[in-house]
Amino acid sequence: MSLKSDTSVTAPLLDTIGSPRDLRRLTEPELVQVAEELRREVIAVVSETGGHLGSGLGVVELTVALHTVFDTPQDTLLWDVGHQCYPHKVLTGRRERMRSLRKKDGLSGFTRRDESPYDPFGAAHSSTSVSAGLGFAAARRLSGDDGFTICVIGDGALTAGMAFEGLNNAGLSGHRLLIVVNDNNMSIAPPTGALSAHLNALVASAGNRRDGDPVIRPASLFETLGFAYEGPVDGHDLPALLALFRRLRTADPGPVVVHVRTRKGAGYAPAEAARDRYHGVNPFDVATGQQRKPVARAPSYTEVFGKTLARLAVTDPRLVAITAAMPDGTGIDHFQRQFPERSFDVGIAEQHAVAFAAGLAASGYRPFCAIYSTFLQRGYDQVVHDVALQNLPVRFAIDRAGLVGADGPTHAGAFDIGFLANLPNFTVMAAADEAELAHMVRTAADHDGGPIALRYPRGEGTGVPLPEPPLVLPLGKGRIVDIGHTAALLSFGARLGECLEARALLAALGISVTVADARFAKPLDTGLIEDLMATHRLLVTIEEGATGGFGALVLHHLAGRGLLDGRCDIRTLTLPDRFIAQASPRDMYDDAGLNARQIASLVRDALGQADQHGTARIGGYPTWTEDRPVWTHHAEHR
Ligand SMILES: Cc1ncc(C[n+]2csc(CCOP(=O)(O)OP(=O)(O)O)c2C)c(N)n1
Ligand SMILES: CC(=O)[C@@H](O)[C@H](O)COP(=O)(O)O
Ligand SMILES: [Mg+2]
Repeated sequence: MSLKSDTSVTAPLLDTIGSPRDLRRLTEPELVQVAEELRREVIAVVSETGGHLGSGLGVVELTVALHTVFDTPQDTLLWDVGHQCYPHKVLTGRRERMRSLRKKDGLSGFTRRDESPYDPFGAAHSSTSVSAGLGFAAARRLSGDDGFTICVIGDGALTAGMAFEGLNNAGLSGHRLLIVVNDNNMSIAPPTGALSAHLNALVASAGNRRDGDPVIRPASLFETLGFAYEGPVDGHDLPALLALFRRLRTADPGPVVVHVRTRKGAGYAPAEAARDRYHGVNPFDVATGQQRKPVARAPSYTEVFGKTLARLAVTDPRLVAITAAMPDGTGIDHFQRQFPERSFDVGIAEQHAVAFAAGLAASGYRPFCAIYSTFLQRGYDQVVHDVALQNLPVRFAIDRAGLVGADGPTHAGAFDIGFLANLPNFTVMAAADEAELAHMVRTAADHDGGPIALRYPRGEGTGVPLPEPPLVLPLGKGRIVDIGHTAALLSFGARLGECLEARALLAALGISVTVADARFAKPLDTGLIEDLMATHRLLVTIEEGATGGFGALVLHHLAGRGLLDGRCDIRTLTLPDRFIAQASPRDMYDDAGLNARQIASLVRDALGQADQHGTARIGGYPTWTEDRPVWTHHAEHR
């Protein structure tokens, strides 16, 4: 395919497609042309917006075939993860809005129920489609509807326990359920595990049959589970796909798995040649495939984590690393290259990753389980039952803590502070910058006393010098970063920079602010908190997490000690109690009210309110600018 370097696309047939209904009146050669125009359109769009590309390119023909043969949206079509749904969006009435993809107020990068009737189920976390699809199919039976339910699930997504649970439940259900296994022999990284080998064996035996060898096909896992099995079929052969789906639609064979073989990045040479087959990309030049990467001023948190861990592992043979199919995203790739025998990519299987780490810890190893905050949610019972309850020293490296930007609310790391710090035995840390992160990796590596978590955000660090060597931090101790008089900002995590900016803004108003870094949500530095309360008129906690996290723990401690006596006012700044829509991280934090200006306004307003309420309530410190000793111990005030 030749592609122009400008991103205008001539698409005479695609221009006539307002909805899938328009596909159904086209001839097969015309549909082939639509597929080609669709592929070029998706490349053109993503070259401008960035986003998930390789997976969508691999399902262009599949998307055209499914929408042509099945009566969507009356028939239910579910895309697992949803990162491959850009061609689907173009064909289902959203073409005009494609350049708003993943932007503020724009189209989501995944399927969303509120975006289109053609998105019957929201996704972004993997491996939900079979269970949800079975739910749709069961509902159809209950209401006497004879439509089809179609789930498209990748070979990577199929490695999750949840997908197996769904297949186990669906195989004997008798429902009109079509599971399309989109097997491109890729996850984000190359796939691992026996399922991948099994799919490859099915493909290999089919190839041999075609060559005339008398090969007996191995029974597929899917047939063993009660499904009819069709395939493997070439997922880029549109006429073959159309014929197969038309036959299945008429034959109505009950639950059926269609094994479709595709190429990630298909039809765009730079994507097909990429190591990750262009899974997620920045805007790029269409002619060359060259991505426009912003110049990094500092290493990313992920890189600092991965490199620090790999360095520590040189002298500590008990350190092992686990990723759930995201070696590059989590920085485990650094460790993997140096210590392949001590690193484990377990597939998209967070529950398994956590219990697996627990087994390693129980055997005397020092496992680092590196999982994005949002995906750790899937392994929560394992965190509680297999790790915390048995007090096993699993180290949780929690990347993508806080708001992540273009992936939106499905990928926000919002809840882990609350859901980890409420567990007995756990230690929970958050890094204020990448130097702190290095210290925390070292602290966690050394910590054999029980489970320990360190959380840090997506993206570039602050550019601070990295410690050489990183130190073991005293457990449950925070640090004072800047001393002031009137209000204290107690930050847990990477909003520290915003707190320092807020401090500068408030200084210009004559308001003197202390900034402290809590480092630990558990154990809490209660001495620091009580000192801040005793020596300031206002204490504000700030965290990149939902309500019920660090601030709640601070309040719980103070209430338990009877220290909420009005002498020092307190505010807790958290993410609001709603999901925050996709935008740039900065805009998302603006929406959440957690940027410097908003922190400064809150401090100014809270102090103003306290003044209106009367000075007695605030311990007789009536003016914002009053100069008084800073570190008076609280006991002297009480
Ligand atoms: C629970 C969960 N863990 C991890 C991810 C990150 N993730 C998104 S897509 C993907 C790979 C999916 O591979 P596959 O299903 O084969 O689709 P392909 O990209 O190959 O088309 C991963 C690991 C996720 N979305 N959800
Ligand atoms: C679809 C999905 O879940 C991943 O591809 C995710 O978008 C990666 O996010 P990062 O870019 O933060 O690694
Ligand atoms: Mg795949």
